[in-house]
Amino acid sequence: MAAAAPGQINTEPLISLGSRSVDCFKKLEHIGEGTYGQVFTARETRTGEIVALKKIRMDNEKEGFPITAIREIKILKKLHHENVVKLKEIVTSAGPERDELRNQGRERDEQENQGPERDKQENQDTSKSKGGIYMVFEYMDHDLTGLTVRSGQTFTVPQVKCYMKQLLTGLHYCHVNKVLHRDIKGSNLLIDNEGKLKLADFGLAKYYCSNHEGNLTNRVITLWYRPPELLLGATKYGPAVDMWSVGCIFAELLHGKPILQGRNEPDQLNKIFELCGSPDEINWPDVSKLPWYNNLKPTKTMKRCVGEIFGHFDFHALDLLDHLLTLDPNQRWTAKQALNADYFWADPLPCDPKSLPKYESSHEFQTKKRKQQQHQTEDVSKRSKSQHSHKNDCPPPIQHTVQAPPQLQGSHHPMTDNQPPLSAGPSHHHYGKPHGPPGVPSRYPPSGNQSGPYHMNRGDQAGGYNGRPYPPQGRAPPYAGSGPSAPSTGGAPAGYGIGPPNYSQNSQYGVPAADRGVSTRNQQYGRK
Ligand SMILES: Nc1ncnc2c1ncn2[C@@H]1O[C@H](COP(=O)(O)OP(=O)(O)OP(=O)(O)O)[C@@H](O)[C@H]1O
Repeated sequence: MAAAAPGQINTEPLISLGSRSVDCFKKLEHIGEGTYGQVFTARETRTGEIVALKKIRMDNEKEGFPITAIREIKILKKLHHENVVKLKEIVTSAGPERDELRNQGRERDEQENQGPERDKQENQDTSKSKGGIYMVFEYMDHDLTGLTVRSGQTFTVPQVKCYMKQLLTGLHYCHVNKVLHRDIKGSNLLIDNEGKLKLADFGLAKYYCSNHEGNLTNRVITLWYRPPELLLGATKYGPAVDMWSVGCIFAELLHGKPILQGRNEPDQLNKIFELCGSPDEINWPDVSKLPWYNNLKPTKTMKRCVGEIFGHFDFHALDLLDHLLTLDPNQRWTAKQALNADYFWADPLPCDPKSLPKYESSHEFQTKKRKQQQHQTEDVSKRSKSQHSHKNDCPPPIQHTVQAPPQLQGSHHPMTDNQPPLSAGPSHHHYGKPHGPPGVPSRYPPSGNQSGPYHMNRGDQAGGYNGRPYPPQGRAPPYAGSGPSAPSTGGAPAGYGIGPPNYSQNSQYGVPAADRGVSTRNQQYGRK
């Protein structure tokens, strides 16, 4: 379908809303598990077309159809753009579906002689028979997190530019059409084997008014990608919130891992201030009027050090990053300004999406599952080896306590520890002189670098957050008991096509690739 021109959003519902049964599809594989749904690949039996089915989770819904699904459907019905995932239709199941019935039958056979277990199973069957509602999407081979976390995956600079350009184009379309995405992160950026990138998961998206009528919730956007204004309690905000997340994704693509891995909201804010400097009335007019500023402002002055931390990025990349990771949302670059950045017009130019390599399909959910299985296999073999060597050295005591495998102990996160280092990409990251291709669209004049010269002063940065309690409205730390991974020890986990970073391995930038923060989606209350 042709994309609607910016400003001319499609107002006609172009999709069929629930007139067909899910039995028109055969489920193939479980590829995603989100807060609000399970995602499967499926084949439409009549046409053979492969699609993604997102089953809307109804089990926790006391108040009917989940608001996130209503939002997602309402907004996606109207957005039609090559960089926004296409919602094809909604299908329903009146009761348990063919494959569920088959599975239930199989499970019942297995449970036959298991007494209480059998009763439990029957209860589960009753809940399954509720039926369901599915969103049918065009199928995309990967999500960005799944693709980047794969061991050995490297992106070249033209590839990063190509993905970034598409991300910005899709977001520009949303923003022009007054839609805020509010959950930009790697697992919500889908990529197909034609190199197309599309924004997905509009469950937190929202229409906004530029005159800021009414208040919006600030508990949106996955923590690591959440901008400082939301963390300081802003309830009147606009597209700039998504642009902060874009900055985080951009740095992550070049750097090889998430750059701001806060454990909770105050810690996230502190990490932001450590990197971007303390906010004040000069670099961010009216910041002191934000609701939680007094509670959460840093106790020490911190200097901006984006340029030092990411000094290994090339000049144009750093300039773009600097304008995206700008504290003041009013000075942060818009999607249009970012698209006009020198970065996209300097050699090497973004590659043609079609020229990108084709990869075996990879979604965050599957990548995590594979890693979990890998860890389990490693543990089993480690344990059997150690038992073997104990046997040879000296006999074990008779009552030997079996210990949990190291990665499951304490605060370690099974998914984030011991990630294989991401391999370094090719080294063609030195750009030639910038030159715009013929017929380039009009470009914004490069705005002044409001951050001024960079000052590296890591000594200043310890414990900037004043440790005062987070305002009562704040959520419980999403990371309770699962702090960030231990600092990386050497081995230079490389970025994608970029030289070794020039930061201390003990800083937050030295931590290994990790799970991508925590979605705020399990917060249904009062979301606006
Ligand atoms: N159209 C699609 N094609 C292929 N994979 C998809 C598609 N839509 C979603 N997925 C996969 O399923 C995952 C979860 O989808 P989605 O984010 O829409 O669900 P969610 O319940 O809203 O998740 P979350 O709670 O993480 O926000 C995605 O990260 C992606 O890997």
